[in-house]
Amino acid sequence: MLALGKLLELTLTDHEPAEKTQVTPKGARLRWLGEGALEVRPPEGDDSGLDLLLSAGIHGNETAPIELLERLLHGVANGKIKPRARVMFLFGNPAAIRKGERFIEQDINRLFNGRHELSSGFEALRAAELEQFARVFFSKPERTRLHYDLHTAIRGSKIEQFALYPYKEGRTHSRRELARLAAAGMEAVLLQSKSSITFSAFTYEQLEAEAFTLELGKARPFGQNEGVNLDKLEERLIQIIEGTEPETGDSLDGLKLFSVAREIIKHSDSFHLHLPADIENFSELSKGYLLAEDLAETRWVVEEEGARIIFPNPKVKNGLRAGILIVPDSGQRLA
Ligand SMILES: O=C(O)CCC(=O)N[C@@H](CCC(=O)O)C(=O)O
Ligand SMILES: [Zn+2]
Repeated sequence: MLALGKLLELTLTDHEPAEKTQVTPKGARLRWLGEGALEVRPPEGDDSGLDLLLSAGIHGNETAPIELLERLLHGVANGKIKPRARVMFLFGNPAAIRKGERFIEQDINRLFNGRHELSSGFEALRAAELEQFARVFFSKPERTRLHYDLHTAIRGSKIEQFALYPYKEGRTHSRRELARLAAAGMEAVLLQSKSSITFSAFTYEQLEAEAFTLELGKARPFGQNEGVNLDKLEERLIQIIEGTEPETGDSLDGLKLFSVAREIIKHSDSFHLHLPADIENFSELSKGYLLAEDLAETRWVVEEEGARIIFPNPKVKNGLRAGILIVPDSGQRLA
């Protein structure tokens, strides 16, 4: 296989390839752009007009999506996958991936949309670099822009695979993109209702891409991901890359929709989350339940009908979200 097909190996060993550009026997061009970043260009004349950014390893211990991107890139490099889209493969936090940790100094997925400028250190620099990779990749006019940022979650989940759809004032969530996600095996989508500081929020809000965070199961070390079934997603991504995707139509095919009721923000070291340590994502919480307390007698009490919790994490830094309270959404505002 072409040396550049081994982007993960290059990234894990912190190696810069001697040859920065290579061409597959089928005429696709692979170009190493920097640590953990590689662009695939389809052969001349085969281009479908789609620019697809696939990122994983924004959190270094979320290995199933990294392994998925590795399989896709191997497929391109050995000619089994024939790209008709321009694709960028990005491993988000190489130093954290090498250590098998979520992050080194701070959560990189809270440093986008300008936040890295207010911070310093390793992850802040990398977030700026990731924004620049994405900005350059999505700079070509009149092309379709799509970004999937692939993750796995800290805890188990009542709904195993789901997407988070960022928000931008004046932009409507696309029913067609949701149908595509359902076909890719996603069981639920959380429709965000305010601007955010994650990687997918950056490409959605600033680069006009359709962009999603995909949560694909529980985070495990490399080689221990047999419990995470990515077959449907992998099949769909290959179809998107090859330009052979079947029409999805408008049917959301049993896809559950949720919207954010409230983000639980941890303000101080006195923050206390009243949930069992092993609670699963999408667990229901009844009205009146005292969810969290913080200093100055701040109390988070569930007021919403049908409320559920995702990503509860009392260990986050002060000022960051320690959980999201979500409610079912009717999908009435979809375009
Ligand atoms: O399991 C958890 O608590 C976090 C899993 C994770 O990394 N989720 C992403 C979601 C990003 C988004 O809100 O779009 C994150 O927290 O960064
Ligand atoms: Zn993650």
